[in-house]
Amino acid sequence: MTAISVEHVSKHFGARHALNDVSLTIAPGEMVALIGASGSGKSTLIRHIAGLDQGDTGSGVTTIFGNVIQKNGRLAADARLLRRDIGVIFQQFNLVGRLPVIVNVLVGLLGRIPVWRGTLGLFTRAEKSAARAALSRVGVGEVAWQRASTLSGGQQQRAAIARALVQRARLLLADEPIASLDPASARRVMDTLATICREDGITVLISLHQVEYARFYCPRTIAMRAGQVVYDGPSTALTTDFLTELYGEASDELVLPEAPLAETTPVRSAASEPLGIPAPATAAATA
Ligand SMILES: Nc1ncnc2c1ncn2[C@@H]1O[C@H](COP(=O)(O)OP(=O)(O)OP(=O)(O)O)[C@@H](O)[C@H]1O
Repeated sequence: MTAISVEHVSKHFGARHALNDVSLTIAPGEMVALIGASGSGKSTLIRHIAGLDQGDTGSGVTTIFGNVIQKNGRLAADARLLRRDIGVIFQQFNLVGRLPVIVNVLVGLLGRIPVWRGTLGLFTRAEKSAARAALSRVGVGEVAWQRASTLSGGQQQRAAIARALVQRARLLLADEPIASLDPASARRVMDTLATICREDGITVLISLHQVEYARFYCPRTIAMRAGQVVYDGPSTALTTDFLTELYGEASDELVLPEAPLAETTPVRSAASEPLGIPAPATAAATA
C-alpha cells in the first residue's frame, strides 16, 4: 500500500497550469522533500493531496493509504473522513493566536470526537493529558497555557506538529514550515518532523526552498518546475551543478545564501556542521 499516490493530476488556475500531469507515489514512513522555485506548484500539490483543492475535471486519481481522496477533479464522498489521517502545517497561520496553545492542539481531535463535544470545547481529562504530552514531546510543554500568539515562530510550528500527533495523523503535509524561521529554530522543527517520522512511522511530505535541509533530513526529494515533476530520487543528487541544470538561474532561489550547496555533504552526515546548522539533536544523525 502507498501512503500517497497521485496519478496524472493536472490543475489550472485560469490559463495557468499549476500542476501538469503530475504522478508520484510515496510509501508509508517516508520523509520526502518537495522542492522547486516559487510558483512551481508545490503548495498546489500539497493542497491537492490534502483534499483542500480539487484537480481539473478529467484529471487523474489521488489516493491516501489506498483510499481515493479525489478523482477526475471531484472530492470523494468520504474525503472528510480521510482527512482525519492527514495533518497539514503551513508556513504561517497554523494556530489561532488568541487561544491557549493546548486548545489549539486539542483542535486536532475535532475529526475524531462528537461534533457537540468539539463545539462546546468539552475535552476529557485523558485528551487534555494527551495534548500536554504531545506538547512536551515536541519540546514546548512549558507554553501549553500561553496564548498561541505569544509563541515564537518555531514554537508555533512545533505546537502544530503536536496537534497532528493528537489528531493521530498518519500523514503530515508540511508546506514550507521553516521558511520564516531562523536556522536554529528551523533545525529544531526539522528534527521534530524527522523524529515523529522515525518513531511513529508518520509519513512526511515537506516542501522546502532550502535544499540543504532536504539533503540533510530527507533521503528522497521530488523536484518541481512549472507544475511538473522534473526529478524524483535521492536527495544526495542535489548538487549545485544538478540544480543549475534543472532550474537554470532559478536554482539560486533554492539555496540559502549562507549555506552554499557546494560546501555541503549529503543527507544526515555530521559534515552538516560547516553549514552553521547545529549538531543533530535527535533523528538527523541516526535514521
Ligand atoms: N488560488 C490561486 N489562484 C490563481 N493562481 C494560483 C492560485 N494558487 C496558485 N496559483 C498559481 O499556480 C502556480 C503554482 O503556485 P504554487 O503556490 O503551487 O507554487 P509554489 O511552488 O508553492 O510557490 P511558492 O514557493 O512561492 O509558495 C503559480 O503560478 C501561482 O501563481
